[in-house]
Amino acid sequence: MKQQTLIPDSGFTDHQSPNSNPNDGLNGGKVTDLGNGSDIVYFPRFLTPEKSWGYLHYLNKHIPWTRPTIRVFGKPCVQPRDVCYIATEGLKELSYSGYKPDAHSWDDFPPLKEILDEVHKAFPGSHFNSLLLNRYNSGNDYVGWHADDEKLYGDNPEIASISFGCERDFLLKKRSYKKSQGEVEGEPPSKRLKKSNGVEQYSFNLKHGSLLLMRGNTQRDWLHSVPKRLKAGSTRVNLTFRRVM
Ligand SMILES: O=C(O)CCC(=O)C(=O)O
Ligand SMILES: [Fe+2]
Repeated sequence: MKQQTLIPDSGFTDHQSPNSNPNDGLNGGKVTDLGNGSDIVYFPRFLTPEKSWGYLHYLNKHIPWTRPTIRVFGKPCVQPRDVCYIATEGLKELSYSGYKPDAHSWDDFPPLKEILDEVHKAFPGSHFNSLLLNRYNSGNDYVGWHADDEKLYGDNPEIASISFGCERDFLLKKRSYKKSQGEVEGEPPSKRLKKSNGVEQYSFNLKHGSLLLMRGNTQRDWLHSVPKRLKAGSTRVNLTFRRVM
């Protein structure tokens, strides 16, 4: 049985979207069922390209980006991308890899509030209250395999990820301690790869203005990454909206 999630499938699937074309997902979300109550909904054109360029320029210029030192297996490591954290006042503090980012206020960044409103409108019933921003200045910047499974997000966190600028690959692979959950039905809008080592992996090429939603058991059962791509020549900014419980 499919796990119940906060955000329903309805409203943004192709067949219900007024301008939808079943082939390109225009204005529509395509669901990729990862099995066992995990799925991804991908909206290639969540925001128009024009609006998205405006946001990219704004974020590049006005966000107080930092490149903190975190700890990986106990060793200090400079994070291989710029980051910033925005959160509603009074929430539990975020801490990952030995790093506690300062929480900036939504009020200082009106365009981010505007995007948050768009996300809430698109997903009635959602209550995102924090945002982790990432900036990849070149194809050398990346995020390694991880899951956003910190306790403060609860058991089945829904994470809405919006991308601006340079297209990059977003990969998902099943956590290795989990057994394969069997076949996935239908044609996903992503490349489904079965690696020679038997690891099931998915790849989404995240477009300028796109939104990718991870939900259900995705953080429990899957890892995701944005690997280095030496041919990626320009800046990409990514916003991940989360709900601290
Ligand atoms: O840049 C992305 O698309 C993913 C970022 C991410 O996984 C994170 O911030 O946790
Ligand atoms: Fe993540």
